[in-house]
Amino acid sequence: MTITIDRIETAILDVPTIRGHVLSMATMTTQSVVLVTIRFSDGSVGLGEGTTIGGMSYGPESPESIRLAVDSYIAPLLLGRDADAVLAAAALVERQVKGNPIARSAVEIALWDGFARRLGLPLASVFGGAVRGAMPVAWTLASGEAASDIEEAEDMLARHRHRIFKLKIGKREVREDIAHVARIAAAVGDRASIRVDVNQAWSLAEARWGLRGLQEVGVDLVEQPVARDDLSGLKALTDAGEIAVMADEALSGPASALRIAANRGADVFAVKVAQSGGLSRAREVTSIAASAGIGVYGGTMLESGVATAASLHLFATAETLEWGTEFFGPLLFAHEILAKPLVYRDFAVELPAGPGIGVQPDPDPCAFFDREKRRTVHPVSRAV
Ligand SMILES: O=C(O)C[C@H]1C=CC(=O)O1
Ligand SMILES: [Mn+2]
Repeated sequence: MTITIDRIETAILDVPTIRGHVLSMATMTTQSVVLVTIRFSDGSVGLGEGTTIGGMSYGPESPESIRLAVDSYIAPLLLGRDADAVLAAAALVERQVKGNPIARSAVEIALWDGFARRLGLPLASVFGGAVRGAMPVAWTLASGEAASDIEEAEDMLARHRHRIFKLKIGKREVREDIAHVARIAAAVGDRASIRVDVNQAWSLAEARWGLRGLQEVGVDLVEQPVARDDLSGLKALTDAGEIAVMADEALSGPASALRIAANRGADVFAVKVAQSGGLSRAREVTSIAASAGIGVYGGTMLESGVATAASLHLFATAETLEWGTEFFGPLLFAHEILAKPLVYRDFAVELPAGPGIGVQPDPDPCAFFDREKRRTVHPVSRAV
């Protein structure tokens, strides 16, 4: 008998961060996670997540719009349909719900998770099998202060947690940003890779100048220096110097990836499952990058362990992952929401074992942080 999609539930969890996370467009002190739970007719369950950054300041979706898109538009399309026809369900959603990639991704993750759990296989096995069991993981230094960023970097190096640091810049004058990055790069020396993310804050003229300064102070990679639509600017910067240029916000799935790759308009792609519109589309973006000789980096929307685990299963199957990943989202949360946290050690994050995405939510913190539930549970808080 066909197993069907019976019920789709959503919740927004507002979880505090361990410190203010200062980005060019917002300072985050809370992350709002949209969890999607799909219940199937055989009693199996699939778990997904769609999370954005800084309300509506990063992109057009918000936690509330993600939830609304799932509840009001995606769920009615899927109820009663074949649970195992994941690609057909995702294609239907893509045809009927324009835009809203994070909402579509949250549901698609839950469909894949349910499918893999019913087979009793880790999601990576459904995608052909893991080629790696752990992935290098970057940490973002974004306290806003060079001295505390250096202290944080030293701590991460001493604990063997991270040796790739991404600095968030673009809020200050270019000259001040370069001085800030130079201080941190000098303190860390050759013990770590230093990269920056400008989150579209620079004009092309500022970026030309900025990239030159960043290269001089030893930065390896600069992420999305100019506006997402400025593909010719991104290409001009890619062609201009030796420092690697990475596309992030400019990528919104395979069509955008092909446009950039056809022109070799970036050196590296920050491949994000949510921004791509789901795991299958993110896989296509990765293939386009690999075919074009563009480097692959596993990107995050600062998600909880749920979407992070889904990304881990996908990127465990990527043939090449030269630039590593930034799957550190759960570590930025002051409280764990998984029953068993993801494992970070030896400068890497491990692929969780077990069926599906390999993780389970912890009901107590999930209830505690749920926007709509009474806050009666008191989880223990975690240090940086
Ligand atoms: O890449 C982004 O723009 C979003 C994000 C990823 C890491 C981080 O600190 O912020
Ligand atoms: Mn970015």
